[in-house]
Amino acid sequence: MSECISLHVGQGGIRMSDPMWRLFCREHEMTLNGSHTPLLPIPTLEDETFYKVFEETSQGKYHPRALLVDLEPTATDVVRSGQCRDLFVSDQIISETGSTNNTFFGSFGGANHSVLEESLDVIRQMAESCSNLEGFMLFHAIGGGTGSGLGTRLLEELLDRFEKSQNLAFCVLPSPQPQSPSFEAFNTLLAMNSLQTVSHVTTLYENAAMRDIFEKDPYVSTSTMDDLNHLLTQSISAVTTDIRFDGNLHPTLADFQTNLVPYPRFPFVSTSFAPISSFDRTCHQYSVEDLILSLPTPTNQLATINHKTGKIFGATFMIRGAIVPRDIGQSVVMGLKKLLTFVDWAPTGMKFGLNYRHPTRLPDSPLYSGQRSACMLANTTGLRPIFSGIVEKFDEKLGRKEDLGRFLDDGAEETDFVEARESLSRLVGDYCEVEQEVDEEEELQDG
Ligand SMILES: Nc1nc2c(ncn2[C@@H]2O[C@H](COP(=O)(O)OP(=O)(O)OP(=O)(O)O)[C@@H](O)[C@H]2O)c(=O)[nH]1
Repeated sequence: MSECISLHVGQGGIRMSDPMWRLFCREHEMTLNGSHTPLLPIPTLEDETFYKVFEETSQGKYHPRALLVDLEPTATDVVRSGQCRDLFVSDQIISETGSTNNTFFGSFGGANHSVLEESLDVIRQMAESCSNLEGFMLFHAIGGGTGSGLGTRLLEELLDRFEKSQNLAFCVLPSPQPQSPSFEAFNTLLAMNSLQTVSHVTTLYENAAMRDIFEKDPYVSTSTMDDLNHLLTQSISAVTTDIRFDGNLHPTLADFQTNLVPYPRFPFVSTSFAPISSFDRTCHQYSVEDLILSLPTPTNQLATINHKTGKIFGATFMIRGAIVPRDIGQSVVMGLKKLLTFVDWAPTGMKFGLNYRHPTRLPDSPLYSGQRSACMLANTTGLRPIFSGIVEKFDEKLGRKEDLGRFLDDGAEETDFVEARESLSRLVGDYCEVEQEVDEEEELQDG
């Protein structure tokens, strides 16, 4: 048996934990007070996938293998009094009485060292109760200081302490708006630079892209942060189905890296999910082919990706629910090849995983779940506009000396920004080079 520990860091990461663990509980037949659904047999140690994400307490209840940590108590207080209040034990929730709007450096290092130490201590205890710790999943938003700084610092520390462990980060990027505060631009640049080094795989989500999806849905009039979190939850459930239910594509965290990341300096992937539609359309059942071929379209992409110019290093498709292997035939593969361009040296290319677990939805979710769902993770140069946007936003805000001063006060040095900017610009350059090479090869082949 092997286990995964989930880390929800900062307000965004903790707010995501509520729908996520409520959905996981439904999928694993658990009640929200930590009991197994009464009519079902109590899980035995042979139910390995159950124990992968849940742990038995000394009182015979079950709770998620998870840590929720923030440097101020708003989000943790909501969990402590919310629907999941009996699911987590008190040690799993750590918060300070500090302020919001921390900087990456304030959270990454010095100022909040006690929270870091406390978190590492709780993780150590959780790891000791694992028989074979596989690794960590990080859930965070990186516009704020805690999700960006403490989130990436934890990954760095854990790589050091658990050398064989793997990690998978679910990272929410802020919506780039002209009036957005400069500290968001600084935190994002620093966190992405750090993730490039400390994460094995990072799946990127953009609040703006997810909001666009809702706005284009004729059945949905508005989208709240809770709606975005329901969408994130559906996709996180799809991405982790094979880990939690022993599938064939990503049964371990290490398989994500093997299948998707050709070189460690390209750990970033995009997520697409289908169906995404409001609950009003329950009667429509999408075919497997419809679902898969809709994945590269903007209305199913949870971050803005340009698949027209982007070249793919590796892509995995996770199809779940009412499916049979012959549903993924030649027409699906040919259809995808028309929509996506792969680099010819990609060691893994396109991979499919089937899982017969039906998708599930929460009663308060505005989203439809249906009998089947499809999810694509793609490591693609189509992510380039996201990275160039981060660098541009940083350049635009650099003149805000006051905000920069807050970072310097928290221990940053100007070289930290220079290095982070250089490293992301280099990544943009690498993506460009790959795109040019593939285009030139295609032109040669076309004669
Ligand atoms: N998807 C989603 N994004 C969120 C949520 N809450 C905050 N965000 C985004 O997260 C970014 C701000 O980060 P937070 O997580 O609120 O802040 P933090 O990491 O706790 O950091 P500080 O409060 O600055 O210490 C902004 O871009 C928000 O749009 C949420 O519930 N869901």
